[in-house]
Amino acid sequence: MRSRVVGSPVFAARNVTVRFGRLVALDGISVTGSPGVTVLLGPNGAGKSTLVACLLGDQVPDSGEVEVLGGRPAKRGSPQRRIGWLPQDPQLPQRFRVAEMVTYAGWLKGLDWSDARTAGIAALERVDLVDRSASLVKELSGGMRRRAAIAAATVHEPEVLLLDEPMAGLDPQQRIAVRDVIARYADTATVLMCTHILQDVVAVANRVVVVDHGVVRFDGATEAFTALSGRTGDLEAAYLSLFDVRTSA
Ligand SMILES: Nc1ncnc2c1ncn2[C@@H]1O[C@H](COP(=O)(O)OP(=O)(O)OP(=O)(O)O)[C@@H](O)[C@H]1O
Repeated sequence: MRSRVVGSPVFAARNVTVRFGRLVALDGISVTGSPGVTVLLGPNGAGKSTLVACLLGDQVPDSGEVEVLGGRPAKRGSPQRRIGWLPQDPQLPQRFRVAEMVTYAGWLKGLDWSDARTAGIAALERVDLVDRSASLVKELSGGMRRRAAIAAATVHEPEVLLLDEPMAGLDPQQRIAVRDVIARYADTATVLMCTHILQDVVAVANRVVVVDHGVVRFDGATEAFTALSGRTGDLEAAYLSLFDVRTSA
C-alpha cells in the first residue's frame, strides 16, 4: 500500500516564480497534484517543463515553495526514488538491449541489479514490449522507443510520475496504447502529464490545469474543462479562448 497523507496534495507548487534573466517563465504559479492524472496544457513556452523541472528539483524557484511527497524536491536521495520522469525528448542509450536499458534505469533509481531485472520485465509488460526485450534500443520504432522510455520511467514503480509530452509523435494507435498505460498506472499513482493533445486530455485526465505565460488560466476537473465548450462542443475553440482572458477560471 502506498503511503499517502489523506487530504494533502501529493505535490504542490505554491506561488512559484522562476526567471531566466529578464524572462519570467513561472509567475507566482500555484499548482497541486493528487492521485490520478493531472494534465498540464498550455502553448509552447507557457512554462510547463519549467514547472516539471521545479518538481524534480532540477530547477530552484526564485521564490515560492515546492513540495513533493511531503518534502522538498531533491536532485538525489530517497524522494527521487519515489518519482519517475519521462522527459520531452528521452535520450535512451541506443546500443543497449531494451531489457538492459530498463534494468539499468531501475538500478540508477536504487534497486539492486537482480530486483531491477525483475522489475524491468514487469515494466516492459506494462508497455507491451516484452517481446522486444532482446532488441537493441536503436532497432525500435519511434513509438516503441517512447513506450520503452515509459518502462524506464516507471521501473521503480514511482508514486509520482511526471510525463513531458508522452504522446508526441505517436500515431493514433500508439497514442491510445500509451494513454491506456498511463491511465492504468494512475490507478495507484499521481501522474502529471504535459501535452498539447486535447483528445488525450478528455480520455485520460481527472484534472486539467492550463498554463500560459507562467500563470494558471484554468484549473478544474476534466468535466469542468470540457463544459467550457458549451453547446458548440468545440473544445479547441474553448481552450483557445482561455488565452484571451487574463484571469484564471
Ligand atoms: N534554461 C533556460 N534558460 C533560459 N530560458 C529558458 C530555459 N528553460 C526555459 N526557458 C524559457 O522559459 C519559458 C518556458 O519554457 P518551458 O520549456 O517551461 O515551456 P513549455 O510550456 O514546456 O513549452 P513547450 O510546450 O514548447 O515544451 C520559455 O520562454 C523558454 O524559452
